[in-house]
Amino acid sequence: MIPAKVLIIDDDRDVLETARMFLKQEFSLVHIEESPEKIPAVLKTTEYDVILLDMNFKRGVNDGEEGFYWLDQILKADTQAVVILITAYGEIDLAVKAIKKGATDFVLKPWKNQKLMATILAALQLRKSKKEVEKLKETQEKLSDDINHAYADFIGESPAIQRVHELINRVADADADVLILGENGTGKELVARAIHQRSSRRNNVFINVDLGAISETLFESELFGHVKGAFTDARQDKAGRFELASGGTLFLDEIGNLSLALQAKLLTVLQHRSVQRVGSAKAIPVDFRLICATNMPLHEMVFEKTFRQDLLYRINTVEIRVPSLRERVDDIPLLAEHFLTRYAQKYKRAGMKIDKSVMNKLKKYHWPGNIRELQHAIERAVILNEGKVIESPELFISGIQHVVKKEMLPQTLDEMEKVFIQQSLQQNQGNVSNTARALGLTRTALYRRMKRHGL
Ligand SMILES: Nc1ncnc2c1ncn2[C@@H]1O[C@H](COP(=O)(O)OP(=O)(O)OP(=O)(O)O)[C@@H](O)[C@H]1O
Repeated sequence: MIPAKVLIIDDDRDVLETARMFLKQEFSLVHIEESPEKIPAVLKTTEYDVILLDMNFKRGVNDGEEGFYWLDQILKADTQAVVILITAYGEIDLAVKAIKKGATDFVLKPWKNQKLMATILAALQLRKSKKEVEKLKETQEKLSDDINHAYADFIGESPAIQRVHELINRVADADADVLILGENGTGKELVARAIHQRSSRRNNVFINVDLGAISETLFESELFGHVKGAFTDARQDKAGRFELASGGTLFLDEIGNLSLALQAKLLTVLQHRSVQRVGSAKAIPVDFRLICATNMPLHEMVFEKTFRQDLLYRINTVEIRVPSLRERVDDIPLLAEHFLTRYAQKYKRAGMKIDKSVMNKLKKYHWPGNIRELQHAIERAVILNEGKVIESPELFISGIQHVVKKEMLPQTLDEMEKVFIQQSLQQNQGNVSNTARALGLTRTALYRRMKRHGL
């Protein structure tokens, strides 16, 4: 027995009864109705998977107008409805017109049971696909709602962040490519999402690609997609992220980490606005708004020949520099309170407060990890603090110095180098040029080491 609900509407009682007798053996529910006027009430109580609808109900009338009317009503009641029209010989034109208006198929009266069965089974497949697509769309909407919610709070009133706000508003609708620069954890992804949310592409996808996390070997198949058989693991066709982003926004994070070879490949896509899936020669046009971000100094890298100048000019139509937390100290209390509320709620520790003297210390700390570090610090303090008022700054800023002193004394030369670089960066308030100078390295050499140590 196939778990499907079938509704048949026809004014010929004999046709109805015969169809029901036969279909009842195959489908879990078969409902018959002589009068089309009952359709609205019937559809209100049950959701049918397949509906068979006669075209003409009044004797002597065969213009199909009634059928069209009821087809329209059914599709209004359930936009995913799958309707098979019942037509007589000589009414093929009507059937074709009905399909244009949204019917799925038609059967000719008198039908052969096998033919009827095959038509209904095909219609059921379509219904299943329609339902799956609907569900996927809902899941996608729910997921993007969740993500947008998580990125909805853009806290900050300092002049530095207000300038960023103004720029976001100015560029959002322009569809121009944007390059976002700023240290780690300053909120670059938040800015990218805000631009997308305020652009005309807001109802389309926002595809995020962390270029720092994609290996050279996977780059092409991840970004360009592949066709079945292109390589051993390519068991089916797969669209790449460029294709998926079409219609929406493509956010390329950590673009400064891209090797020169991959920079050339990226540039080709941006110039042609089309991609070829690995293993295929077909060019697929892609239309996305490009937003890139990095914590690396791309302009200096161009000078040092580690980043292509033509690529930089291609991606930086508008540049937005997101200030570090040190440059917006006035926002620290606002952000701290914001995260405190969030985590107090999450860990069910209502009424928590940060002592004034602690807040002053938070404002003086230099936050090398910026807002992300502040966020994690508050989360840790909410979990570890015993009373309602957080009075110990160590709970927040146990930071690197503390960890290095006590628990994680470096064991190897490599670890020692990492700690040394971390400390120098801290002493130089995250300024790479000064740190490089202090360590007697070139900036490139320091960047290479920072990358190796994941700093
Ligand atoms: N203005 C802000 N208001 C509230 N939360 C913020 C703000 N800016 C950043 N955050 C939060 O800080 C965290 C880090 O932000 P985000 O991931 O956007 O930084 P990023 O600069 O892209 O970091 P990375 O360079 O490491 O990729 C996120 O959880 C984000 O929600």
